[in-house]
Amino acid sequence: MNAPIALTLGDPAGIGPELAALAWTALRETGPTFFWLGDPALLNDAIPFKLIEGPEDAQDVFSDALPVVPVECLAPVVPGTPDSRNASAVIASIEQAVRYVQSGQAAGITTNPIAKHILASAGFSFPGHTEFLAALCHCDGQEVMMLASPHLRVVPVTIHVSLRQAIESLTTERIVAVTLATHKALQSDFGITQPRLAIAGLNPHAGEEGMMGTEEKTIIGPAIAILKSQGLTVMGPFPPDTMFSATARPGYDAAICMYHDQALIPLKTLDMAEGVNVTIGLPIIRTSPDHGTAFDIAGPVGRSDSQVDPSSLLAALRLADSMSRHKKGDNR
Ligand SMILES: NC(=O)c1ccc[n+]([C@@H]2O[C@H](COP(=O)([O-])OP(=O)(O)OC[C@H]3O[C@@H](n4cnc5c(N)ncnc54)[C@H](O)[C@@H]3O)[C@@H](O)[C@H]2O)c1
Ligand SMILES: N[C@H](C(=O)O)[C@H](O)COP(=O)(O)O
Repeated sequence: MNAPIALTLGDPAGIGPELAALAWTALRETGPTFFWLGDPALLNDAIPFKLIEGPEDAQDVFSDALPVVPVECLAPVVPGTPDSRNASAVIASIEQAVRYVQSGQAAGITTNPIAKHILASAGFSFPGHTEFLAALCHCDGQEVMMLASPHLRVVPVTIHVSLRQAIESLTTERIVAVTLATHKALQSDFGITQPRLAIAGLNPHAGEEGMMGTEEKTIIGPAIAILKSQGLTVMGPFPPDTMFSATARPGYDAAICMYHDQALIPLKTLDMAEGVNVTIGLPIIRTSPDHGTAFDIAGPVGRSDSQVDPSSLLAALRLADSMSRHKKGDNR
């Protein structure tokens, strides 16, 4: 039996509480089993829930009720209106989920969306979950963001920085490290024996032989040479405008991209509903839906006119479960 997945609170004024309820309704009969580290008051008694002492109790109750490890919000929660006074609950939920995975009580963590600027206004110093989780695992700098969907996997080499900073911080060493981490994760967590990795250029036409930029020759090309010398199947640098086409995508298992939006725009355009954000390079499994807090459509749990689509969260929970089984060599 696989351990349950820990689902975090997310921003309580976003769609996280509703997603937790919708996901439990969708998965209660089939699994994977998960429990929510959240405030039960937000469930409005719209679904059955049961407070549990810890993850080991989740399996027994899952088919009858959403298992909840209580995390109390300090300020009143108004859907659509985030409140930085609830940042401590948001952060505590993530920290507790990580502890459960580190102790082996949970198989992985799936995070509900947070609003980065709300946490920042409460003093939180990380730009997102990805960097915070690396710090909690004492792996700062080793975190790698992958977005995975049925049609595409993408990995940005630089993550939550301005475009200017992304270009300035691009190095051969970082491209090599991110590509090696991706190669390893595709083997251990996704069951791909010989991963094929496509490396994106940075500039239009991948620099057009230096006429439109030189990073392909000075930074990206040398990284590809190092990776090939280590036996990896890497290709590129490819012109970024064509490498995500339907004919190009079957040629690789993941695209290594130079900055956040080069990676995330094609994936979210192709597969917003089923895209999953995965943090690799850490000793724990972490997945997340590919969307944010969606404050514009947040409302009370259980309302009949909800527009919230739980598909991406369902994909994230299923992927966390499948990755943990691959890790254990049990990929049934
Ligand atoms: N994993 C995360 O924690 C994460 C990921 C992305 C964005 N964010 C945060 O979310 C906040 C809002 O970001 P944004 O507005 O750019 O993106 P968003 O994904 O929250 O919303 C974009 C649009 O998609 C819609 N949408 C999103 N999820 C949906 C769902 N499940 N069902 C139906 N419609 C859905 C929204 O209503 C909105 O119209 C920001 O503060 C950002 O930092 C967090
Ligand atoms: N960059 C992600 C996205 O746009 O989907 C998102 O901001 C999530 O980041 P974290 O997982 O680091 O919170």
